[in-house]
Amino acid sequence: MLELKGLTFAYGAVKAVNQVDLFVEKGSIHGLIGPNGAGKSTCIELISGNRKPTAGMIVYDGQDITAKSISWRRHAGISRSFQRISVFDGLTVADQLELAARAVGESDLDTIVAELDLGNTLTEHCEAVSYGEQRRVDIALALLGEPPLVLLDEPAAGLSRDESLQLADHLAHLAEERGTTVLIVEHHLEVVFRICSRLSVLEQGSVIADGVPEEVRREPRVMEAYLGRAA
Ligand SMILES: Nc1ncnc2c1ncn2[C@@H]1O[C@H](COP(=O)(O)OP(=O)(O)OP(=O)(O)O)[C@@H](O)[C@H]1O
Repeated sequence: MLELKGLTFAYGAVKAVNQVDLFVEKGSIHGLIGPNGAGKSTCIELISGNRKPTAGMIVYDGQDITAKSISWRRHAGISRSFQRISVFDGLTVADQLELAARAVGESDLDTIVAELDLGNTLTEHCEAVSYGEQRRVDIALALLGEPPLVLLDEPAAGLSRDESLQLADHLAHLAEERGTTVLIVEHHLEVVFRICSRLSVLEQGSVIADGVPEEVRREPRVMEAYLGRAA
């Protein structure tokens, strides 16, 4: 579904992403984890097309998309969350979701609203709903139109443990129902271990471990770099 080959990106002298190889299997929820500054968000920006790599290749559905624009990638079905839920002031959640659904030809908005428990927020203005609800609207927007690949950068940031786990379950359920492949950057390790079928661990721009969660959890280098400290 998605393959990164030798992907590299530098901000000036800082090599944020260094020769990253990564394979995201179709239909999986793949976690990209690692300590602060490891290069996770930069990877998401490279895949979505917001930044261009200095070296390496991005292959999506068998096609080299490294030089493709953001809008090309969006049309090809690569969607991402934005952590902002309305581009127009004064819209209600329903307005925002319906507008976006129409734009991408989503026919099953009701299921997304129900699964993400957004029914009670529909008549509220986007800026008036709670932070947790905003996070869920953001995910709803990313899932509209049944994109084959959804990139989520810290969807549970700022949520309580219970809210995070609930969000993870809703997300996993929707992804499975709709056959969506998800690449998720997330600091809440409980969320990651609950829903991800594969994990890649970045440290200082390089992949230091890759595999099923139980394998990755046992890697001494991962424990040292990240899990050990968090556990
Ligand atoms: N706009 C920028 N300009 C310069 N350096 C940047 C910029 N954005 C990120 N960096 C640097 O690139 C490296 C990777 O950052 P990135 O945000 O991709 O890591 P991350 O793993 O997502 O971190 P976090 O978990 O803290 O969000 C870090 O050293 C960071 O300081």
